[in-house]
Amino acid sequence: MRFSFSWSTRHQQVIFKQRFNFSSNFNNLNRSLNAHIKPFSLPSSQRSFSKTSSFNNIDLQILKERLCEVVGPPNISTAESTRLQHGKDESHHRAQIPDIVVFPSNTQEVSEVAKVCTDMKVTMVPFGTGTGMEGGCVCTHGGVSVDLSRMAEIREYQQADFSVCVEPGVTRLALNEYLRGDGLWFPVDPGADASLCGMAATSASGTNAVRYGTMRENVRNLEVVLSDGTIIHTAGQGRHTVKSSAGYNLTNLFVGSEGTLGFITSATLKLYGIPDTMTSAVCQFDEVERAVTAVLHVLQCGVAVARIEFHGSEKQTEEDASVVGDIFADAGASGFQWASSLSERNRLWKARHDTLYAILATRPGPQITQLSTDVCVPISQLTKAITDTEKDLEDHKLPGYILGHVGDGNYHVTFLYDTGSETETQLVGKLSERIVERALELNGTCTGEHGTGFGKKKYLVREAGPDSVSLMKQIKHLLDPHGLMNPGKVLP
Ligand SMILES: Cc1cc2c(cc1C)N(C[C@H](O)[C@H](O)[C@H](O)COP(=O)(O)OP(=O)(O)OC[C@H]1O[C@@H](n3cnc4c(N)ncnc43)[C@H](O)[C@@H]1O)c1[nH]c(=O)[nH]c(=O)c1N2
Ligand SMILES: CC(C)CC(=O)C(=O)O
Ligand SMILES: [Mn+2]
Repeated sequence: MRFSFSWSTRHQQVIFKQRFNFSSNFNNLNRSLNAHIKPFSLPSSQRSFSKTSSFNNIDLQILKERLCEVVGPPNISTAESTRLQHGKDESHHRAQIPDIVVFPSNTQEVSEVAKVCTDMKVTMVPFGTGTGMEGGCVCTHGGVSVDLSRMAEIREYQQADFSVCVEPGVTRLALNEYLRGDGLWFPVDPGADASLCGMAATSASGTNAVRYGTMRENVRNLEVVLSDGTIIHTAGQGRHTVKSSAGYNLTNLFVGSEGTLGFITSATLKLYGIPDTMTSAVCQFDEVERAVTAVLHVLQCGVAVARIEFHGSEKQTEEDASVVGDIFADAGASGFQWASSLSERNRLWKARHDTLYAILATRPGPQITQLSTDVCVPISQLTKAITDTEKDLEDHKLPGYILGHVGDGNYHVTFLYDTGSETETQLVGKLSERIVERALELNGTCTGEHGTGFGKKKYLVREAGPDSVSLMKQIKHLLDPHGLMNPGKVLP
């Protein structure tokens, strides 16, 4: 079996594409992209949805009136189309829609919305841009979806401190557009143009994690509205220091909390200078094992990780490119395509970020949906994890596309399956379970970046241990005693 991979020294990432009915060559990948399925195009498997509300009409009317007093009539909706859009994300999880969607304009309004919901014991689900991969926005109990996208201010930009504070409506691309003229950027880049506060909520990462880390390492402070309406600043109001040892790290308690502990109404982020020179490359390997091994050699060969990413001066970039190119060639790579110009690099990385849509385009159909696993293992175990996974896919003759952030030990298997077929649905469930089991056996995690949501909570005790999970439950109870914040997610 032949595999191809694309790799960028800038991003230290490898994409593996399995050659079932999927093109193994990069041009074909780009062609598939023309059949791009846009976010928010709901697979028909999700067009049906569960009605979860426990309201009677009178209570619902009272709730609507009280929320309307807080946000004003243009910022509240009970239209089915709006509710449907807010009861799902980009994952395979079935839509469950809210009774009401509200669009607060500022932190005070979020706080008042939380007070009304707590008073009426109604569930609240934060909504960012709905690009999540674990069903985080699904409204298991109906209730209120709180869409934060209309809070879209860049509040404090401290250029000299490499720091910026953004509201939930600011997406990663919008922020980078804003910063570009000053030679700064925020590098954490999930494929989707997600909201930065949503990225904090899921502890997202992306292609740049080897060099810059994940959201955990890049959030300095958060403004959070708790379920009872209390507004806190996790590191203290206005603070944006590079480091702090003061008190418990509340910032990292909320990073990755997936809307179960409170609403993130602003995030203060660390910024970086845009490097002078960047080089990207694409090449192919005949065997996935060789590709993984080559990446491991690059990481282990003594070249500092920052330089492996090919950031730096033109000369340094050339030297690093040559070292890495040699290692890859020795491992059997062929067909190198180098890209140094901005437009060519953008083309390559756009294709990488849109891989999910290219995969979806290979099997169109009214009931076809995708399920993407997201395990992460210690780098030393990556070859074993991937080769065993490959064998599983071959044994079961199931189209599964392996792609990954190989420098982090994090890889995805994207399955396309027919939700109308019991056999396919069960097989995908079984194989994705095996992938997680294997990762846990190798001391890995069930989710490197997509979050726990619905799908991974069953693995949490095994991964974190019963006492840790019990402590998590106590923290949840302390912050959300009535269990109103995004119920049914994260904790088993
Ligand atoms: C094509 C493609 C490619 C990728 C990805 C998606 C897609 C469609 N993702 C997944 C996704 O983009 C990522 O999880 C984002 O962080 C989700 O941000 P949203 O704003 O869309 O959150 P979304 O609205 O989907 O919500 C996600 C969760 O966070 C909560 N939440 C959102 N905003 C909140 C707020 N302000 N306060 C509190 N809770 C909030 C929600 O309640 C929910 O539980 C990803 N991810 C990744 O890490 N790496 C990757 O490589 C990719 N790649
Ligand atoms: C569905 C996933 C494959 C999206 C993702 O995390 C990625 O493209 O890296
Ligand atoms: Mn990913």
